[in-house]
Amino acid sequence: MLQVCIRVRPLLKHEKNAQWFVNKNNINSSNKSFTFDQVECETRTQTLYNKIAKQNVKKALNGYHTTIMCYGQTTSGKTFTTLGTHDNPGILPCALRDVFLDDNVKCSIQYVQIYNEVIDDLLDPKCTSLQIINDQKWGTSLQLKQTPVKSFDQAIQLLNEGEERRIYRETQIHDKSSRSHTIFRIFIENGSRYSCLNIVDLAGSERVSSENDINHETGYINKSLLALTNVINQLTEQKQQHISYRDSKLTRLLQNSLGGNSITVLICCISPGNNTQTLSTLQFAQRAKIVKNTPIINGEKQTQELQDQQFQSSSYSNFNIFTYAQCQKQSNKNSFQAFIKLEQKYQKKYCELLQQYYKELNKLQINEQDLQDVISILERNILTQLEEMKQSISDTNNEEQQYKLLIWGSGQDGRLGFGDEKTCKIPTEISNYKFSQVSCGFHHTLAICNGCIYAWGRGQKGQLGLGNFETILSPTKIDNLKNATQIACGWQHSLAICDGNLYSWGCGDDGQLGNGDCQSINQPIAIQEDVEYIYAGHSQSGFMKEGMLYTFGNNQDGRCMIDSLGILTEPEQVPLNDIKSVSLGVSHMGVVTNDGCVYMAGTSIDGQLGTFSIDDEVATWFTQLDKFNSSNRAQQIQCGDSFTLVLNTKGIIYAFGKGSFKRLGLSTTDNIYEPTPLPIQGDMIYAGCRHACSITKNGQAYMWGFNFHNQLGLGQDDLDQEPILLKITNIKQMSLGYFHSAALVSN
Ligand SMILES: Nc1ncnc2c1ncn2[C@@H]1O[C@H](COP(=O)(O)OP(=O)(O)OP(=O)(O)O)[C@@H](O)[C@H]1O
Repeated sequence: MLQVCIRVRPLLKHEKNAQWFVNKNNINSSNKSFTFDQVECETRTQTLYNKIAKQNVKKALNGYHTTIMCYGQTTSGKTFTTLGTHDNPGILPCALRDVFLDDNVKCSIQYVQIYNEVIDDLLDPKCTSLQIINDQKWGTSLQLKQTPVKSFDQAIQLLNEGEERRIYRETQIHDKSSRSHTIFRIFIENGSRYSCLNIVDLAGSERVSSENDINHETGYINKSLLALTNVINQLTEQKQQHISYRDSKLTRLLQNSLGGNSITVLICCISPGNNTQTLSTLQFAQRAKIVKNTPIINGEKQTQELQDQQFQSSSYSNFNIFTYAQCQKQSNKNSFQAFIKLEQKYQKKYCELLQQYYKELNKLQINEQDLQDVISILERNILTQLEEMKQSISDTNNEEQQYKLLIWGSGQDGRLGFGDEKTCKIPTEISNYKFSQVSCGFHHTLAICNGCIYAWGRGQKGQLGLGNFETILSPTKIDNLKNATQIACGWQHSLAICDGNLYSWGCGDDGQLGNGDCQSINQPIAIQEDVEYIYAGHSQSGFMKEGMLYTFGNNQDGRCMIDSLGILTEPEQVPLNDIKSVSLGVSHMGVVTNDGCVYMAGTSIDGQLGTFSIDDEVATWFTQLDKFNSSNRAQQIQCGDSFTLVLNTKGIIYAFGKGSFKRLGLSTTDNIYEPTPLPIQGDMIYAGCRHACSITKNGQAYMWGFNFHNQLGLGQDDLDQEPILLKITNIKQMSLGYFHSAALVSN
């Protein structure tokens, strides 16, 4: 809710009798009565500030956009409340005093006035007719530089300079009436949090008596105050879809403060001596206190408390309604966080599109009103389009697609799940199940069906997670794991994300379970919360959390991209950010960052890092490949046994590393020490132990490499193979193990 406070000033000399009387929280006239949470007759503004504004300034210092706005008829005391005097300082100097109490806070300001629907900078007379823009960080903003301010004294000096330029005029009833709305904006950066504190002194409404320039000015004041009243009314009407923020510069610039994500305090100033105008202010205040804002912290990861608060809020903006609805459906923490990210992405996209439109429209030099109308229509269209896009994404997120699972290669230890140990030379369906994901290890396989994880194959190291060390020949559900969203098989260990938490189980000899020791475990154990992606290598593991990559397990040669070599029994953070693709191989790993660069780590002796020359060390914990940069951007990386594949944004696949069994997809079996393009292109790539594949845009797969166990699924026994098209279509996902392979296929 907007916080609304009524400030009643004493009668002025020319006002004869009081017509409004205060009784605690009630204000009464002869025939009207109003009740508010806060009604103040206090003449010291500092006391008023301490009661109603101080705690909100503190919130601004903690990352909440905050607005304190004085509203009321002319001479009701708005400027007295906002600026005050030397002896009785107003809200603005009191707030500045509190902002500068904290030495860590970085601060800059803007001071502007809106006069006759034109916004001018009060700090620089050359900056006039300022444009309103949508700023990604600050929301609805001005095309105007912020002036850095280091101290309270400096801020007051700038305030006084601005006051010199502000337009005051003598009117019938006020010798110094402000004729413009002023907004003093304090931009606060406090560590990782940031916020904008707006202190607004509105011009007062006044009756029009004759037609001259001043009335033209009064007309503008009244028009923008009417727009403000309309916006407040629309925000309180339940069925109202469109809020006419664009009807005035004032409402447009205060958009975030009215029904948006700010904390807003409205101080309605009234005179006890004026009946009709005080009545209209009280009616406005009555309406305004129903308006709901949804304040959020800016700049820092949202706390659980805040997320819960948002989760329960029913007064969400369009974007938030979407998030809220999804969370109700999915009701788990992981999906809630995913949707928050999605929402931020949309808001960013929305601002970018609008800025683009503004630029184009400004070039056309059409008149101001037409420009506003066009922008208003465009904005609505964009919002509709975004709603549709969001719907389509939410649909795909909601309905986890289930596919046929085809599997082939060595059947030893039941790894194919057909109830026996026979080899399958061609892709063969596991009937009775549909799966949404599959992952192949050395001797075992995992797959997800309706959020449950099924396991089969060798269980000697506990890698099936079924509470024993037995071999299981058919898909068997792992009890107690629900809402699985990702699985990853290593050589003899397994990882999964369930309800957003990372579970690990199986062989722990090298610390790859990440639970602090080197024991093997035959049941899933939760080791991390709120994990976004997981990766399993031969004897090392990794996950993404809050956008950062963590690895653990065997790091004897730096293969975890961590500089302390040896066994890592607990997750360590990899020194890269902005990560796009990660793959853990047997003795090395690779990372692609969003700028298209590729970073490698681990053993380099066979060329698998793409940088090896005879004078180099045989291993390194961190190196970057020259081949990939802003003009040749990588998008995906896959690491197998001593070889690497990199896919660039143009679909070109590069291979390097060990060449035996033609695992590189080239005609040679020699080792290749630098990224070398393959004759085929792809949309996705997968590396197994010594075989690999690429998927084309239309869902077909080229397979190549070691085929001793028929893991290429070609129905032929050639030992090794250059890229060849597999005879299945509609492939949605693949996983290549050591001696077997699997594909999820739509009908
Ligand atoms: N709470 C108060 N206590 C004592 N005097 C007050 C109080 N509020 C206002 N006044 C006096 O009332 C007069 C008008 O106040 P002020 O200039 O703040 O009005 P305003 O609402 O800003 O008017 P306008 O909209 O015309 O600019 C001033 O002389 C001011 O000193």
